Amino acid sequence: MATALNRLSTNCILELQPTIKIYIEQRAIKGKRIVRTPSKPYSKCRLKVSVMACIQNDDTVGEITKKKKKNAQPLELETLRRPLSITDLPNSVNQGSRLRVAYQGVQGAFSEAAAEKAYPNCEAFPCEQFDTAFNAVEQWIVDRAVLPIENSLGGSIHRNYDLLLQHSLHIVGEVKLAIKHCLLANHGVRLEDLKRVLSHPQALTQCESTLTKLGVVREAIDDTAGAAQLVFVHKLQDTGAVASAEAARIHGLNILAKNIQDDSDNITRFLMLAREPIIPGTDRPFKIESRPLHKKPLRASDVSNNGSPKYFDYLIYVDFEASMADPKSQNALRHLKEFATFL
Ligand SMILES: O=C(O)C(=O)C[C@]1(C(=O)O)C=C[C@@H](O)C=C1
Repeated sequence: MATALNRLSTNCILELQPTIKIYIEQRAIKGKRIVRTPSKPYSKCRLKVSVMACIQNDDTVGEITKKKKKNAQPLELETLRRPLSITDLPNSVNQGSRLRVAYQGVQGAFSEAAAEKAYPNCEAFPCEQFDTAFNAVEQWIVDRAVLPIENSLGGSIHRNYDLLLQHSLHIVGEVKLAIKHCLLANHGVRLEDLKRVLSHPQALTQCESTLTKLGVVREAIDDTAGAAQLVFVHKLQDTGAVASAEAARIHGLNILAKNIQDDSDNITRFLMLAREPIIPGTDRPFKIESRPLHKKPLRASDVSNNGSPKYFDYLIYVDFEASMADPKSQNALRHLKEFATFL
């Protein structure tokens, strides 16, 4: 069993909530290969079990930094920061005093907005892939990474669950971002001209109904803003991109339609990752409790085989927020260790 623990800062003002929050992510592992199970919608995979949280505002938990003013200037293509690739890592060093925060994608990606929401005064650092962001933190090129972990419409971002296991970074907070997708195209291109739409696979999933109604071919790109950039750079006339209004501004595209996601309440949860854990004090009241799920026990059975048990091992990710310095948390984990083969 793998646990991902959020550890909260003592050197910032903590407002503790008695709210209980736990997320469970289940992955099948066959031999050493991780086999993906279908994503569960965010709301459906929440179970009430534990604990405490500190809040920066309604939807940011963890480290707290100061707010930054938004830059309203349009950006020239040449001025855009080139995303870090894996081969760049050894040649980059952290020279500035501002907190450097890695995210996946190019400027205008939702992950950049999440990084700026999590660390308002940061220098957001684009990375080509999720693992580049993990490596950039591990190699001291940046101080933090902010990466998506699940979305209320699209479900879990499995790649990042896998990377959390493969790397030894610590979750130091989380931030939730409302994702509002727009349909973008080059100026002069009309909705009826579009035959193809490019975007991040999660974004395409989140806009399933709109894109189906449009009858366009969908093509996956590394990130939403990258899709917008591609449409602009290649001056595509029959291809649009699903991305943010900010991506339209940065990459010089026209907004053909706003809010095209299947549900207006479309939220992505991002994790804030650091090299060091943040261990909060234990002097604040909080409660850990667990209840067995009588109606829906967590048992893997195979529906296609008369409900008989499945012969797979599963990785269950239990994500709870608590102080690791608190004896109650330590006891809870010690107890879990008694029957989990891997913790
Ligand atoms: O492509 C982007 O803009 C991203 O930040 C990535 C990402 C994701 O991985 O889920 C983040 C938020 C949205 O849910 C859509 C895409």
